Amino acid sequence: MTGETIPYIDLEKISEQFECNKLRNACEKWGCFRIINHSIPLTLMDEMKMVVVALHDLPMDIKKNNKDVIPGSGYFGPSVFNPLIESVGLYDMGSSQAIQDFCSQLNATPHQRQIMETYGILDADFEDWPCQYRINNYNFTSETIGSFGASAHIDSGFLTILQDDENVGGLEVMDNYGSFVSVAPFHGALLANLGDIARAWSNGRFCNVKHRVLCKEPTTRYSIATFMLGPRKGNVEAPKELVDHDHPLLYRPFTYEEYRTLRVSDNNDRDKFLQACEVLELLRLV
Ligand SMILES: O=C(O)CCC(=O)C(=O)O
Ligand SMILES: [Fe+2]
Repeated sequence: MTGETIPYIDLEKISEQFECNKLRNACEKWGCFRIINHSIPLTLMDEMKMVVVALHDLPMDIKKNNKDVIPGSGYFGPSVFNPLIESVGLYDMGSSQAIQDFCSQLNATPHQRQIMETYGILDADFEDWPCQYRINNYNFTSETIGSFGASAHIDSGFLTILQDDENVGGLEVMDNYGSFVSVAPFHGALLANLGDIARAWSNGRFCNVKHRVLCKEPTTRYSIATFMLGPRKGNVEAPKELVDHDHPLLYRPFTYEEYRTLRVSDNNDRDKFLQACEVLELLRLV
């Protein structure tokens, strides 16, 4: 253990050079940082949490109505490798039809729908990138302490914004030295994780952080992940400013869909999908 904790980025100061350098360093060294002083009201985060609890209180039969839109986007339940996690998902938050389908599959009330839409609007507009929501529920008991709620994995997209549980810890991220570091709960803060697309786009400069969730206490843990995946159209390709003699192009240009197909076909079930995988190696040039 190195004893280091993950960086904090203050969004109110992001126009200042110091904070900007901290952000860049966090992306390069950690691929992960806490976001404080963001513009999402605490009341909205708390209301969203209540919606999440209510949706997970639904009978499993109803949750199973939440079907995949793209592979792996819908409901998945406890499995052999990840027996403690259950999750519903929405792809993509920018489509009112997709929200409509999600809400009717889960019998969401107009109020719940409104909360989800308000929560989603804050990020669904980014460069017309599709955003995927995953609403996770970890069923932790005294018997499961020490086992994994989510096995170690790297997210596929560019950026994941996570509202992790404000009370229940267990999330761990891998540091520069290969040790897992706990992320302490922080009510009102968000967590940003960079995934494989960020690593490819940055020509290998940004870290695609490996992370996992460990059961530490016998209580239900909830989290809401917003995955900003990748461009809907066009290639993921490093900008020319990031490619030079000392930094040759590491990955061939590819579409997010191509990446996703590789990841899903290489990992033909959910358990494998959640594990760290080496799809980027298949796209590597040097
Ligand atoms: O539950 C968490 O805190 C992490 C969830 C996660 O890593 C994911 O959904 O990809
Ligand atoms: Fe993740």
